[in-house]
Amino acid sequence: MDAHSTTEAESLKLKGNTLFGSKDYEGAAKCYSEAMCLQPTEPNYPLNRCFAYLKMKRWTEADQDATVVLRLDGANIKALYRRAIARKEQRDFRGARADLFAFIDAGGDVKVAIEENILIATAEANAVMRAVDTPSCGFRLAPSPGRGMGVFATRPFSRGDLVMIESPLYTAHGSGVEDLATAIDELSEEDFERMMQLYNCQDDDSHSPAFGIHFTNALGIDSDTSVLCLQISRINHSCDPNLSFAWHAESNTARMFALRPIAAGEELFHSYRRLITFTRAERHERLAPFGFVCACRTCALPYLERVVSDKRRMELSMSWKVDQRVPVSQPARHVEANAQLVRLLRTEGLASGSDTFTADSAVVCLHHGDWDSARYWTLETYRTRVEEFGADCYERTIHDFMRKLLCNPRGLPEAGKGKKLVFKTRL
Ligand SMILES: C[S@@+](CC[C@H](N)C(=O)[O-])C[C@H]1O[C@@H](n2cnc3c(N)ncnc32)[C@H](O)[C@@H]1O
Repeated sequence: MDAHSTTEAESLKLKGNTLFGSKDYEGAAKCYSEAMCLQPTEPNYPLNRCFAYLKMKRWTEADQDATVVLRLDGANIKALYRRAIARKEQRDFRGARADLFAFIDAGGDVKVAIEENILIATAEANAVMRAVDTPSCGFRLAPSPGRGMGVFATRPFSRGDLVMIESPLYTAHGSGVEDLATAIDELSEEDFERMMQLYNCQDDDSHSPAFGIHFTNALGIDSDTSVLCLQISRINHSCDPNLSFAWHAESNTARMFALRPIAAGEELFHSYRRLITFTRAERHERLAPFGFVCACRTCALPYLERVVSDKRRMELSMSWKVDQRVPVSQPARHVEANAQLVRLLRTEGLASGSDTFTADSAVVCLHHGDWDSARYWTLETYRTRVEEFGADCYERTIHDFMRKLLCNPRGLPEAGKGKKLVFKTRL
């Protein structure tokens, strides 16, 4: 590049910036285009043009310009952020999320990423909600051999994609028969009829059919609250699920996220009663009232492999009870033990639940003033929760403590209170 074209390109950029400042985005984009012709390897010109395109809502061109920048400068945080916005607007929510995580990894402001991630999650929820009962809906209800009706993917999904979203037909507060009767009594005749179409695994004379249907299909939100959703109710159980269920209290919706890649045509499963860490015998005992014997991949393992699987799941189940883990008086061993449990989950093929262990490690590292390790484990936790519960899930992903842990960990009361340590463990 000769000095003349460099100067000319720079003055075009400055002219573009002035036009941008006066909101003439079209004129600004033209100047940046000319500068790009003179200096095609300079990332700032497509970066600026990308911004002008974002202002003009020309999302595809903005996306392309950000991609050009990232080809020249792979960790350009402004390009990652701008492309995330362009992708969100084009409904490439998966791509937008990936850009935001790359933005964080490249040193971008976590607070900014959290807020943008929430906007992406909201846009995705709206898009999935609008798609229900249209050809772009990603699932369909169909018979599932040996399991009655089931729900099947109609297109591929990746981990973290929102597959289903649904407002419940009713919410039952309290676990008594009267609480349930109150909720059902409030249904319109039409909704009651729709509810009565659902499967009833207690189809004997000992209960009112509505109670049997509630038992068969309702999802527990907490120990005292359950909801009934018409479409989600058709999802069958697996001890090796490909979906994670999350309740979004703010919008009163039940959501199902893909836990792993799902191919078009694959059946969708979630784990009833969060049974994944029980042994096969325990799972089958708890599933017996639903009137089926689970024959999922894990339940169908040959005897010796099943024994190993049971052992892993038992260990995980014990470890979720904090007091059973390596005591925090041995912090390095504690963090290593947590990492081992995450590895154990993966070996068992389970794609959920690691956040309990990573969040715990984040707090231990924070306590001992190892900011890099605390950041590493916090981001692991955040990423997992975004994928399994959604970026806008206040209860799991962005509650106050989590936000502080992500944005201002040193401001937390426990930060640096313990003996200064450096933790080597990583996944
Ligand atoms: C919430 S409903 C699921 C949808 C149901 N298959 C239907 O036809 O509407 C629960 C019932 O589905 C059946 N089911 C669920 N998971 C199953 C599985 N893994 N194997 C066999 N049956 C299953 C059982 O009859 C269970 O009581």
